[in-house]
Amino acid sequence: MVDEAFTPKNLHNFAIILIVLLCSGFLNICASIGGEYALGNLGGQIVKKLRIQLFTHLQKQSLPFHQKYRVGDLVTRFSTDMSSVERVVRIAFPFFLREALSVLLGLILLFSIEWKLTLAMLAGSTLMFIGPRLLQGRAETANVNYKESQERFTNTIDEMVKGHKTIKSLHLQARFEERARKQVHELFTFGLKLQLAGSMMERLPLISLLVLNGIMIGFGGYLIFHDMMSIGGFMAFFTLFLSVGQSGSNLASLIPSLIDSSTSFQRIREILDHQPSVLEDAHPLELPSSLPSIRMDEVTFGYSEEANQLHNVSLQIAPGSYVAFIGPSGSGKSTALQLLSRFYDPKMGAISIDDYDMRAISEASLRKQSTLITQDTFLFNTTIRDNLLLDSGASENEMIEAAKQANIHDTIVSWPGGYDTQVHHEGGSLSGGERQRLSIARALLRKPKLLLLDEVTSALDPATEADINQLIDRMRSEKTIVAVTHRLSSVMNADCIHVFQDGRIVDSGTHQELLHKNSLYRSLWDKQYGFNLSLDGLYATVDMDRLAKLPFLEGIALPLLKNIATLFTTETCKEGESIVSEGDEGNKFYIIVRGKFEIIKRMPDGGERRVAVLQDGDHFGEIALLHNVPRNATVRATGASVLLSVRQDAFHRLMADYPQIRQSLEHTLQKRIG
Ligand SMILES: Nc1ncnc2c1ncn2[C@@H]1O[C@H](COP(=O)(O)OP(=O)(O)OP(=O)(O)O)[C@@H](O)[C@H]1O
Repeated sequence: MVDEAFTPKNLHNFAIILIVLLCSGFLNICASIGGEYALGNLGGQIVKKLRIQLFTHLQKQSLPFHQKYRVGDLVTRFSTDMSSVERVVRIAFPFFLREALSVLLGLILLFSIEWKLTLAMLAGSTLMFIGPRLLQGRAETANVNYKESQERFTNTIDEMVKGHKTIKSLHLQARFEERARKQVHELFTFGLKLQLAGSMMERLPLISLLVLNGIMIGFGGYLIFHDMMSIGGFMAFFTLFLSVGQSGSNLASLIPSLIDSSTSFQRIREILDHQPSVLEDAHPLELPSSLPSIRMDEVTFGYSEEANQLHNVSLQIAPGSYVAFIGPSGSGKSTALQLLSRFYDPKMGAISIDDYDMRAISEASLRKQSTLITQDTFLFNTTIRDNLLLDSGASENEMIEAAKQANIHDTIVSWPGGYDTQVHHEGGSLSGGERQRLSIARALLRKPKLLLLDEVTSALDPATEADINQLIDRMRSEKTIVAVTHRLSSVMNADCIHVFQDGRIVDSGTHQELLHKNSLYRSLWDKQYGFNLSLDGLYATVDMDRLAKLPFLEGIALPLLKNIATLFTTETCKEGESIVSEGDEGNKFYIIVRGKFEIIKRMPDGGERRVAVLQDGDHFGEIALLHNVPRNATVRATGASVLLSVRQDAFHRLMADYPQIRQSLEHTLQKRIG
């Protein structure tokens, strides 16, 4: 324009150039709008596909995956990581294309104007990319650290929301606040480092551009002074150079968001690359709809490569029979049941249903035939009706019938919303018994032929437990039932009881057969019998002959035992509550009537370690009957529990009258300590 229109004052040329410029401008606007739409659509489609792919992949995962990744880890990948990939695909990628195209076209034009100057410019422009390259490692580390600390904070929020009742009842707010403060501070520190690395990477190309400008003007001036370039040519070159330089600098400034999204993309890939440990056969079989029989042949299984939790377990379950797995805590009962649900595959040996190897059966067919009910009931945040029906295809009448069978119908209709009552907090607003009955009704509606029950009654009050036991009894012979329990009284009438110990089946038979053997079953039974509990679960007593089995009361005369029995009072305990705390002064002795407790020791590093589990019939704290010594461990309930306790002062009065009790107690304690 300068050389051909302004300097010679040529209006014709000026008009032509102006028209070309205006048309180009108009085309530019149209192309931008069309391009934005096309690239936005393309980016959106890519992210949509990735989101669905991640979601579907998560649904396919087996249990070990969910033990490895916590809620926060997955939520962060769906939210923050996906957003950062989305930002790049939707915004940075189109931006990159546009800027790269500008640079390319600009360079062609620049070469056509003055190739030497363009070569000089290209040599100088490497400066723009050297700085960001040097900082890349630091920026990547900052990015990973920031995202991991985001995951940790999300996990804390998740735990706080889910455990809000326990946190309140145990007054743990300060502990959570402390943890949250630390994590928020960590977020702040990593966030700052990330921002500094990012802004340095964005700034460096601009600084390089300034240096490049200087080089350009110097070299351009030299060419003009030596008549190697016209002023108009230089102006055209310089204007174009500024535009190319800006595009180049824009490209360099994309590096931080590319690093961010590549970290995010790797984290998403990590999940997508995770193969489920339980895989569907390439040509899966369908189970027949008859009552199933089950066989476990020499099954060995471990949650990790290093250790096994089940060793050579073999058993047979006849169609329509009611079978129980019992044994001490940690003996492998639930593990065996989870293998029967095919949540895991055995390391060695095989499990078959109706003589089909479980690994060959299609998941859909297996889930249709069998249902596992555990004590961890999960209800969806929707109505009771939706929670019961889900996608079972059952009718309203069938739903009501199932609710009646599970003894929850009357309770549901007594709620103002009836079956349309909304469930909140995954069922947290309902009682444990209500949740358990709803999950039983939900399972019954699906009409499974194989019912797997894992401690379904252990957290229920005695009345509800009796109802559910009656229901199980009524379903006998209509279904094959396998029940895991630590409460022997609830499976007394099972067709066969398998006794687990240290991951092996050590005995099998009916209740009567096992009682007559002087075996583990007998000792478990002796520990659990002799307690009486009111139907509401609030008042317990203990029989004389059960008291006589306590080591320090062995040989004590019956009238005296009667006296001792009156000293006991009933105590109830909520899930997560500590009945005894390490370091506190001990002044009570306890017997567990129902429930499960963890024995927890504090570690020198401030953490905690579970050293044992106590259940129905176990006792603890007898030393407190003699001396006021501090408790050497914390005893915490893992579910609603009932205990009988006796205070030291009451026991002391008794020991003053009957010194033989003191002798016996001292003797027992000496034996235990020795
Ligand atoms: N997901 C897991 N990962 C690693 N180890 C596990 C896992 N689940 C259970 N275990 C371990 O496997 C062993 C057997 O546990 P399992 O739950 O089968 O015993 P259980 O007899 O059902 O005990 P309880 O009556 O206390 O539930 C225990 O030592 C337990 O700590």
